[in-house]
Amino acid sequence: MMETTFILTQYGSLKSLEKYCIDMPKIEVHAHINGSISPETLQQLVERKKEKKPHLAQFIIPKKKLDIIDDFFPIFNFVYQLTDDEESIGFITESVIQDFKKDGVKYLELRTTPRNDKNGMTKESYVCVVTSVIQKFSYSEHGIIVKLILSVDRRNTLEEAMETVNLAIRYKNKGIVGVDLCGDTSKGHIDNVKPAFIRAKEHGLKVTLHFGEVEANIPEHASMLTIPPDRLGHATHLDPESKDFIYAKNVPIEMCMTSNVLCNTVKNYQEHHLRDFILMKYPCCICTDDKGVFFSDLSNEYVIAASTFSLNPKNLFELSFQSIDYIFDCDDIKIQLRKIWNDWYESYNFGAI
Ligand SMILES: CNc1ncnc2c1ncn2[C@@H]1O[C@H](COP(=O)(O)O)[C@@H](O)[C@H]1O
Ligand SMILES: [Zn+2]
Repeated sequence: MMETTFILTQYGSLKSLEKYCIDMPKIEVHAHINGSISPETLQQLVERKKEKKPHLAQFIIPKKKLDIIDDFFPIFNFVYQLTDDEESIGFITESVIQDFKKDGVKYLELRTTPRNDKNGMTKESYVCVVTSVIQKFSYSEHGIIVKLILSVDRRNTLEEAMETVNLAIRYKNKGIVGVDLCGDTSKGHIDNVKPAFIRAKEHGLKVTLHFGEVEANIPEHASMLTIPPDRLGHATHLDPESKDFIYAKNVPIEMCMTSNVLCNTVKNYQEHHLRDFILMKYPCCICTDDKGVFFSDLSNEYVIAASTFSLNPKNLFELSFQSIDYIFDCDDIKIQLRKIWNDWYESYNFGAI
């Protein structure tokens, strides 16, 4: 009730809050490509594959809150059967970029885990396709800048992690800005793959890690922080030592509210740790994680933040604006983005909301 009153006084209606959140320029830095496929694109993939793979003919991603995060990862056993060749990887990359663009994202850092497939796709051909698609987009022509982070899966051996990092190094001049550690929180350990992240940093790549998404990963934190990471994903469960380290270094945090609530790693939106970070004015950016699995695009995450934490239009703009500081791209791009944001803010018709 209180939230509704707040929306009415600040934005006029829920519709105008939604419009504001789409119109406002935004940064997205935590979006997994295979988790960001829209239901329409997924349906097109099913149509393309259903003759060869009839068991996938009825495949849809169910809209529901999970009991535990462990139920999330098996979804990709199905999605990956639909994205098992270079053509489908190129297709989903392009479609995901178009979705973010329509939603008002001006700078996008996608991330993805390079994969081999028995039909001939190699990790290198995978990276080749994704980088060639992202490079087609420019701000002057398309109104969006797109960069790439390569993900190491927690289940990887050191050899596999090194292969991914070596690809990131080789394709650095084709839009790759960093590497990530992601995947099933119950599998693997940072120490198995840590030398690969250290190598990435030595080669000028940035590092982001899924961090404290579940409490059981806390014993890995001390080792993770010595890399040291340039950003952290989630940071839901923080032990006192990592809190001290992170706060002292101001390591920016990628906040994925709907992902956390639907995977049940956070009870509800009201109790989401974004609240504390906003109050502390701590560096953080609002992100989607997997908009195709959680059915929430970036503008909707801003709508949820505004209505849950009573953020007015200026507060939302400031959150979006500060995210520019935390991107992995260079300072020239940050300067270019700040100008785009400021121009938008000056010309926006606030009287209409
Ligand atoms: C919900 N929170 C999460 N926590 C950890 N890893 C996640 C994740 N969401 C997605 N992924 C990782 O991203 C892969 C899919 O995209 P790509 O094939 O890389 O494009 C998943 O297999 C998982 O490893
Ligand atoms: Zn993630």
